[in-house]
Order: sequence, then structure tokens, then C-alpha cells
Amino acid sequence: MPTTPTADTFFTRRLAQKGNPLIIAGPCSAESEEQVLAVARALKAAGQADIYRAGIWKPRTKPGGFEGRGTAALPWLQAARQETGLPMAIEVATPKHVEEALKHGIDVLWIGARTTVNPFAVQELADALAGTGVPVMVKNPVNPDLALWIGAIERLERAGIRDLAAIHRGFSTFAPSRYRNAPTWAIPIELKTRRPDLVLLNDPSHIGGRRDLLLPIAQKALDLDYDGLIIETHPDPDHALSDAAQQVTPARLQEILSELKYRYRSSDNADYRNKAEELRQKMDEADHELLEVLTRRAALTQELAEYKKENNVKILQLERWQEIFRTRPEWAARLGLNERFIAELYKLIHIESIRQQTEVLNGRAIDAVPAPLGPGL
Ligand SMILES: O=C(O)C(=O)C[C@]1(C(=O)O)C=C[C@@H](O)C=C1
Repeated sequence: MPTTPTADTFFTRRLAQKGNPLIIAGPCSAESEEQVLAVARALKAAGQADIYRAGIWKPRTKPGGFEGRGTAALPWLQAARQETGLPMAIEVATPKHVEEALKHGIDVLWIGARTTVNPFAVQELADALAGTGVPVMVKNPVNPDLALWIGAIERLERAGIRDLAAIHRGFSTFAPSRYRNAPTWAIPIELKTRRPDLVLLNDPSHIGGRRDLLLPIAQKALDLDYDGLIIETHPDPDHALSDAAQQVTPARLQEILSELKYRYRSSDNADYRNKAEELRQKMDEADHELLEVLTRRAALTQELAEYKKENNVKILQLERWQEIFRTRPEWAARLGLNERFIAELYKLIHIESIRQQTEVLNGRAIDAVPAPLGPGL
């Protein structure tokens, strides 16, 4: 399987024309014809946007808020396309939205995070899109469930849609976080691993929820080999009718794009290749040693479990576990390692030790180490 998107699609053709990253920009919501045109003109003049985005129907958490201008806004996008030549993209959530969008010549559609969670809704959209040939972008579901994201993409593929891209917009979490939607980078990395053929875009506006986070999130996405960025732009972000805190002016978007560091996927430089190869060999050796140490720990766990069985002693030893959970991160910090990483690693080691001991005490364990990436993995 190729390691980068190679299929000939709407998105890969644009990538081939201008190179990585593809830039999608435009307001969170189309608010007025003047606003739609002002952003389109500014983006066109700066020459870096490949696709224009605008929300027409806005899924809001509570009723009574600004829910978008609806169908009335579609002619404004037609006018913006006419004037700038930029392809227009909007979100669709129902077959009726698809019908209206296509009637008005919208070039690209996207399925929002709140729709991707619902297989019935995605299937209805896939049925409505079948045979249209319109390019579609699929945002991740709000919950961190990779199988659901891939499932939505597969429903569209089964409906014959070939021009597809995935958008990583982050995930809802209960825990407080500096992000509006936690990026949980392991999920898009796993998507790339399973579907390297798909164009993957990053949405720093919805992940960050704040202007000042756009640059570091976008930089990380580029360093993780995303194919493009979708960034909300508004002529007067503070007075935007939706998502005011995360929108930037087209001028600021230009600055962000020029501040980003664009790196190579690899290098042909012989010195680089030799040095990287040498370091990777040493990392292979270090990993062998790491696995040997884990094997040694597992053998000790086994012995202890057998001894516990003979003496009828329980598996969980809270005091001992608390001591381990306190001391290992401390030891790690002294060695210059990341304490939080080691704390998480030890939680996994402890769960595996319990699984191993359950097998000794009670026969086959009922569960393996839980998959950390959510259901369906
Ligand atoms: O020390 C024990 O009694 C163990 O079972 C070992 C171990 C561990 O793997 O370190 C596992 C389970 C306990 O909760 C505490 C520690």
C-alpha cells in the first residue's frame, strides 16, 4: 500500500498542483453577502487558499443561537466563486442540504462531527450523494472513535464517492483541557496508518478554539505529515456571529501561513540518510533491551502470582501500587524522562500485571489490556 495519498482525486490533483499543504479558509458562518465576498476577495488576493469554506446551516448546542443563514446564503457563495474562481465548500447534514448545495453548484461538501457520529445520518447522506461525483470531506466524530470515522468514510465509498478527504477537528472530552476539542493525535495517526491513501486535513480552529493556538496546532499537524489545513477566517473575528474566539482575519491567516515551518517528508542527503539509519539501528537495540527488561518483570510477576496462589493472597496491593505510581515518575524525572509519560506507562504495566496474575490465579483472563484509542480498535 502507498504511504501517501496517490489516487487521482479532486484533493490529490490540487495537492499535486500546488504542493502540500492544501489550504481551506473562510468564515465559520456565511453572515452576509458583503462578508462572504470580503473574505473571498482577501483570500484570492493573498493567493494561498485552495478552497473557500463557509457554514450555511450551523448545528448549535442550544436552540435560539445563530443557526446560519440557510439556503439564502448559497447565492452569495455562487457570487464569490464567480468572482474569485475559488471552489466553494459547505457543511451538509441532511439530504435536503445536499440537494440545495448541488442545485447552487457548491463544489465540495463536508460532513460535520455531530453527523459523523450517527451511521443512520451518514447513510442518508451517502445515498443522497451517490452518483453526484461531488468531493466530500468527513470530519472526525465528536467522540474519540476511529471505527466510526472510518465507517462514515466507507459508507461514502460504497456509494461510489471517490473524491474523499478526512478532517481531524478534535474530540469532546469530559476532562477540562486547554483545547476546545482534544486533538488525541494517536487517532489521526492510526487513521493514516490504516488508510494512507486518504487525504488528511487538520482543523486547528476547532481543536484550539482560540486564535493563539492555531499556529502551534497547525505546525504540529504539518510535522505529522497532514496534507492540509482548514482555518476559519473572518473580516472582523471579534464580532463574528459564531466561533468568534477562534477566527482570524485573512491577514492573520497569511502571517500564520508564513510563520509555519514547512519540512520535507524525507531527505535525499546522503549524510542525513546514513546518520538516521545509524540512529535507528541503535534505537532497535535499545528497544530489544527494553523488551528484555519487560520480560524480566513479567517473569517476576509470574513467580509472585504463583506464590500468591499458594498463599491465597489477592492480586491488587493498593499500598504497593501507590508506592510504584509515586516513585517511578520521580525516578524518571531524575533521569530526565517525562514524568507524565512514565505515570501513564506504569498504569499500563500495572493493568498487564493484573491480567497476567488473573490468568495464574483464575485461569484464562477475561480481558486483555484495554485499547486506549476507543471502541472498535
Ligand atoms: O506487588 C504485588 O503484590 C504485585 O502483584 C505486583 C504489582 C506490580 O506489577 O508491580 C501488581 C499488582 C499490585 O497491585 C501491585 C504491584
